[in-house]
Amino acid sequence: MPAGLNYSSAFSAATRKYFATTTCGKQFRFHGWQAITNARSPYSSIADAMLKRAVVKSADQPPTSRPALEKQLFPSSSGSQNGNIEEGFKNSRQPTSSIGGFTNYRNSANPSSQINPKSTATKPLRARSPNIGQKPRSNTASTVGSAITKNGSVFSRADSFQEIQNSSIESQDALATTNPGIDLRSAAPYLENDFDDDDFDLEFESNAVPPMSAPPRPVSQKKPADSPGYNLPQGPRTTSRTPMAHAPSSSAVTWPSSSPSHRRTPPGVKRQREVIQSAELPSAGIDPSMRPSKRRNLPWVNKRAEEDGIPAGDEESDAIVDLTQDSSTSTQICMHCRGSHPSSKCPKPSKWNHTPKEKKLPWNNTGSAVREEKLKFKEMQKARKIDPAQQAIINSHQKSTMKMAPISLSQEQQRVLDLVVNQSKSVFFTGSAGTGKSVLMRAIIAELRKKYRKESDRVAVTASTGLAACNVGGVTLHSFGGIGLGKEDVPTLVKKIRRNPKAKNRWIKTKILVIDEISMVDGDLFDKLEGIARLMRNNGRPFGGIQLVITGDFFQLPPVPDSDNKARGIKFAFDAGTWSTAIHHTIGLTEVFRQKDPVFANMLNEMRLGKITDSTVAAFKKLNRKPNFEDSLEATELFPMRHEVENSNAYRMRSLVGRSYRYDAVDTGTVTDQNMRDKLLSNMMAPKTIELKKGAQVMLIKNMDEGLVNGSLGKVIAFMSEVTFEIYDKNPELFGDDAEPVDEEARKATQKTSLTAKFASNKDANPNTGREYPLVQFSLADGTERSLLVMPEEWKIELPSGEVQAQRTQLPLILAWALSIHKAQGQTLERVKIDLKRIFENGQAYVALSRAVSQEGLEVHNFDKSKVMAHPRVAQFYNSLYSVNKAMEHPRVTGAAYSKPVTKSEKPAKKSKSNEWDDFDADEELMAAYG
Ligand SMILES: Nc1ncnc2c1ncn2[C@@H]1O[C@H](COP(=O)(O)OP(=O)(O)OP(=O)(O)O)[C@@H](O)[C@H]1O
Repeated sequence: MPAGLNYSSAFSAATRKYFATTTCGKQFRFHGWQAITNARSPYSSIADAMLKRAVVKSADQPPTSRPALEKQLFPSSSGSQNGNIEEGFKNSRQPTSSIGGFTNYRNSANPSSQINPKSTATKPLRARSPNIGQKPRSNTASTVGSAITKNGSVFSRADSFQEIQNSSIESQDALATTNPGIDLRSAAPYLENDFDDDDFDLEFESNAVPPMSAPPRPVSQKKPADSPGYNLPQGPRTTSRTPMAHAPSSSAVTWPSSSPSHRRTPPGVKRQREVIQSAELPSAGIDPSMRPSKRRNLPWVNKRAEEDGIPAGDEESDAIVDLTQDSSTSTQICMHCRGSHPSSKCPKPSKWNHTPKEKKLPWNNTGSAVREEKLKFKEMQKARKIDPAQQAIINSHQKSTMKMAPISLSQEQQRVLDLVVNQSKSVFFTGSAGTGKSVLMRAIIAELRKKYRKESDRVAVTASTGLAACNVGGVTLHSFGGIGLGKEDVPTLVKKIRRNPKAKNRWIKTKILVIDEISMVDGDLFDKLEGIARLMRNNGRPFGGIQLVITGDFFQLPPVPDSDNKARGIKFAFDAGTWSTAIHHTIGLTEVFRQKDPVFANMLNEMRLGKITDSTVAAFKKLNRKPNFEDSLEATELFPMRHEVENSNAYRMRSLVGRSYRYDAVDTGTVTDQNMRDKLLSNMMAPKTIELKKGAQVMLIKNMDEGLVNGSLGKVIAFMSEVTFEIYDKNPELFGDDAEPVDEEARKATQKTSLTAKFASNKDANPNTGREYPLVQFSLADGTERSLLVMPEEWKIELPSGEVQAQRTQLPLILAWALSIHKAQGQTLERVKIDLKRIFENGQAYVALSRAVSQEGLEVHNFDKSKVMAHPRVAQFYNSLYSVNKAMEHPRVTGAAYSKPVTKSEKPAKKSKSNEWDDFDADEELMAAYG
């Protein structure tokens, strides 16, 4: 059938919703009711005109194919490099350009193109639409853009890996907020995920109130991460569901998380609109060869009709019209059964997989029937109308649906992941700052959790400090082990653990132990844990047979020696007697992602190794100047001591005039002892209390989307409620640069709309309580600015069993004029200031300076070679590292095939099973029985 037009469609389109089916099975739905209001008779003429227009348009506009979005994000990073860190260190003075094609994920052309449609993570923050509030500041974007293609590695390598596997993580997952209660998603009649069809891509649905000028925007699936009792100035928020959760299915709540490109009207839909408009034209010049296509009775159409209270199969009521996108598709729709095949090839009716509907053609309708239909349609629309306040809430939620684009792992990262997840090796992977250790670790955790999704307590995620544990969604090693401060000897600690059923169970159940930021784990503690593991599991293998996944960089912050061991000096985890037996592979990651400039990356690497050349000293000394930023944001100053940070931030706050807004965290969790919980939460990035004023410099401490990430710097420009933010967002002309109404008239208009919205809404269902949150203008890495109404988020300290020991709900912001080096570890910062005069510890200077992404954003005072200290034992240890390639060639290079006997004194009363390490599961069963 030419042009894909259906006469029946043409008629029905004039009164109801439409479906369009593309060749690849994509569905577009929209309302075409405007056409009927303007349509002139006769219907056949309308249809004919539409048909004609459709022919013309489809000839004019060949279907566009969607680009492979994932290819735009992370082209392969380092196909031709080896992973030999030794080599890398040797070559560290010769900057190379070996990372061709590396793309910074922050600058990806289509940032949200890899949104995981199945993710239910909620972002309660109100990100202004990506198209709003983005003011190109300068041409820095292009500088960054060009820089990203440069080599990020300081090492030259041969091909590290033979094959590339696809592996990616959603950074978002690790950071997702899980706030039950509101599920706006349920208001949607159906979601993209409800369909098996992988190609299903878009769906349009009009706003309930015509005329529709633009397709509706995405809607978040959950309410903001506000818990009941959240102690903010305006009182607690409710967690009840919004009315939209029960709204009629045709409410403007259709778009699941979707790429911004989805907000553009697809070409096919444009054509269809034009077809409808052409119904006004006289029917001259119609190609007589055109025949109406048949409507397909799609399963979801029936479902939708049912939800709308329309009898399924009632064509009169369900008003679904096939508008095919191009002629090639339309010719495939069968006249008889409406299957996707030519009519001539239609099988016998007995083989049809659905009941064909009664053929209803527009010219069969009488005038009164049409009027009746129109009336029905109007009533339906009326019933579906939602009040403006609800719409505002929906819109505000829509703004928060931006998701993190997944990061594609590099080849060497992927290879490590494979060693851990598929080959179950005990691995220690390390690398200089910015080589993606944290990213890889999050990917590994995600994969392991997927692998053990039915036995979540098999994977224990831990870190050396509370802060590091929070970053990976785990607990501290001490907490996991149930060892308290862990000062006692192994037998005493084992007794202690046996008295604690939860801790005992953890030791028995754990199959994989993840340890992040190993550089701060004391060597003695590592040995003790190893001994405990063997005893608790009654298994003589290293770590009692537990697979270890460890990461960190020993050139960064060392363990804090406790008062008893001060004389002993630092004992690193690699100094532990059991280190080499417990780990199968020690791997150095070589590709630097944080610093795109290889010269800068090399300067940092020299510093890391403590082998700093004169030219590097000179280059660092040149950074003793004030960088010229084009906005009012200053570099974050890093201090070694916490009190220095507090003093600096407090001083800057005091210098600001205006009202101060205080936001107290809401802390919950299974640990009910207040002191204990406070202690657990004390190391969290999110502060217990944050006081803000207009003009305060703040840092985002959670990833919001691909642009607004952990470490983004911004300034508070206003405090406003969600409703006011909606007005601000939609009517920027009413507000000045300071986010205040431009004049009295604008102020009145804003107030009136806010009040109407507040009172018109259902109090229980409307989360807009009028509470004011900070509106922050962030400066993004690409040189643009974005405003965000920052709402509370959640952080958890979670045991492997899923038990949430402690949880904090707080704004994801910290004051950012100053930051401690300890808190900065793991961060990526655009602007950093450091005075090396204050440095007193190995690794501190390296951690501080290596937070910066570029020399342009780094300000260094009092650079002194002697302050840039690397511990000699650390340097020696790193000389022994080898590449992933080597690890693959020699499966057990560091001697993991080792079964350490349980010593007599350590031996538990029950029979030892130290020689049964091949029969892991049987071993575990026995252990469980033993426990
Ligand atoms: N495969 C990748 N593709 C793109 N960007 C990446 C990749 N891996 C890491 N990055 C980016 O590089 C930066 C540094 O990553 P990450 O924090 O994981 O490094 P790190 O080795 O843990 O650093 P540090 O030791 O300083 O904590 C981050 O901005 C991260 O998003």
